[in-house]
Amino acid sequence: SGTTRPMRILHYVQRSAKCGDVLSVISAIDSFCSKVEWAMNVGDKKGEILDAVVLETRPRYVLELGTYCGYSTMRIARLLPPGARLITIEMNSHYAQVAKELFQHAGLDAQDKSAEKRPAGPTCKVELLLGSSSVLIPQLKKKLDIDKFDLVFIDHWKVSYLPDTRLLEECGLLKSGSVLLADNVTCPGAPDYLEYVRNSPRYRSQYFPSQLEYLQVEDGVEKSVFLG
Ligand SMILES: Oc1cc(-c2ccc(F)cc2)cc2nccnc12
Ligand SMILES: [Mg+2]
Repeated sequence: SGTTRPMRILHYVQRSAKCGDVLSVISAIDSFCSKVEWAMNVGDKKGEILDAVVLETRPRYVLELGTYCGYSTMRIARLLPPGARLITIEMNSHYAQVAKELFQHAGLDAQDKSAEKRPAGPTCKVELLLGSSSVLIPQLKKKLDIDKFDLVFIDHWKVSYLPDTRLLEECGLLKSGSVLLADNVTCPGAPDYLEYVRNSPRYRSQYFPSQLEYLQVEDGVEKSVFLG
């Protein structure tokens, strides 16, 4: 029955953003979602907090849980130096497909790692994995030769925030100083995750109040530094 919201975002970007210009793709998505149709991108306000944390962390290995259309993937990737690796996990194949096409429009060297025919090792900055985070996280070390992540952006299903964080710990994917940044800790909310990172002696946690993307509703992001 016609188009999906991610397809409408993609078509708007293809029509109005400059090819190869990741900033114009980011701002085209923001203008579509502010003026035409809301969508669950981290958005421009919380996006500035994300930018600041990326710049402060200077990460070499980044994991994103929840790609959606790739808006935050592009916000992060544009701030990473060559040689850095950004792994983004999406379980919805339609979202992943749209994200790939947006990365292409933005000129981001991105690879669909779930494709069979892929060159060994990282040939590009963004590696998009299709599947469930709980299944893929335990495979990252072996399949992608990743040791530890410097930054994890958590922005998928709120009920998965805590179990996936525990999984990252158990799989030895966090080191002392690793930064977790979680979207939507106020709206829709991730109360069990917040309780954990704010009370565990293994984290130093800080809340950054903001607003839900494109709306005047309170939301915020939680930055939690793993202490090892
Ligand atoms: O940023 C977000 C916002 C919302 C969301 C949906 C409906 C509302 F009414 C309010 C907020 C859902 C999300 N799911 C996954 C990742 N990010 C999300
Ligand atoms: Mg979100």
